[in-house]
Amino acid sequence: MKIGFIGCGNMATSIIKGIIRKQIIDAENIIASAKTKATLDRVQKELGVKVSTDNLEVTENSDILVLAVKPQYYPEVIAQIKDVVRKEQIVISIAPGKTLDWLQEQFGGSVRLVRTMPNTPALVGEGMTGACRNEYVTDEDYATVLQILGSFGEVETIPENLMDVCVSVSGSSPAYIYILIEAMADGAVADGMPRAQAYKFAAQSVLGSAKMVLETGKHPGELKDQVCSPGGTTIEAVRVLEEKGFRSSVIEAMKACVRKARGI
Ligand SMILES: NC(=O)C1=CN([C@@H]2O[C@H](COP(=O)(O)OP(=O)(O)OC[C@H]3O[C@@H](n4cnc5c(N)ncnc54)[C@H](O)[C@@H]3O)[C@@H](O)[C@H]2O)C=CC1
Ligand SMILES: O=C(O)[C@@H]1CCC=N1
Repeated sequence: MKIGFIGCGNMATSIIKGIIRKQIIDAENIIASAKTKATLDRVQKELGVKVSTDNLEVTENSDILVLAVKPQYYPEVIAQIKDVVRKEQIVISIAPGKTLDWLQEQFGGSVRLVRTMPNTPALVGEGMTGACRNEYVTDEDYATVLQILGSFGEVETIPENLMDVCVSVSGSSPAYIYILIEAMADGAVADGMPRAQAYKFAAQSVLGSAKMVLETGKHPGELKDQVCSPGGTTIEAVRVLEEKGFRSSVIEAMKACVRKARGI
């Protein structure tokens, strides 16, 4: 099984590291392209994979091809490779807003397409990826793709009409959490904790809270109530968060994200 990446930036790097870490595909069976030699040198040094500036070479030397360029470059990249994509090849999209129908139209034929929305925690094997496929992808092919996507975290098949929501809730959400961690650290620094220590305390608390949700299966509200001692410190913080519109700011930000993914 050979996998190719057209473009090897933040997302492709995260995915490749996850795949290699879980030994799903050896580095020698991974090829990536980039526009600049500097990027190619970084990728080869950092990831140990084959590299090329030629997208056609990447396409011709892969069984599974990941389009890992920014959405605005999808038309030019697909136009460049569509005549060398083979019938049995699987093409994986990781871009927001590019529907299976749109991709099919760009390729101009019955290409085996899997549309996904991963996220960068793939780098540490804790990604969350939403996926869906078109009618040309066989069950066997899709099982292979899900195994690859599962090598860098969790993967779930979702209906395509939820892919834009997948962008807001997992594709983009690491950025929201990084802002939260940064703000928590600033709050700790404001009251005297050294910054490096503040980042660790903040990040580990976010990690632990997330694991509590995932591993206890309890409602986040119930878990929040377990922290809020009557008349205690936590409920004071929660009161201010509610007063400042914490929840609605998250919801509204996610709705803006979905609108952007939908091109609205
Ligand atoms: N960064 C993230 O957290 C996530 C990104 N994505 C999607 O993944 C895709 C890539 O995003 P990033 O990795 O963040 O972008 P990036 O900008 O870090 O990487 C894209 C790479 O593609 C290269 N490139 C551009 N045109 C090219 C071409 N014609 N041929 C070969 N390489 C070319 C660029 O030089 C760059 O190195 C985008 O569609 C993005 O929406 C999806 C989920 C999460
Ligand atoms: O910001 C973006 O457009 C990409 C897609 C999801 C995360 N990053």
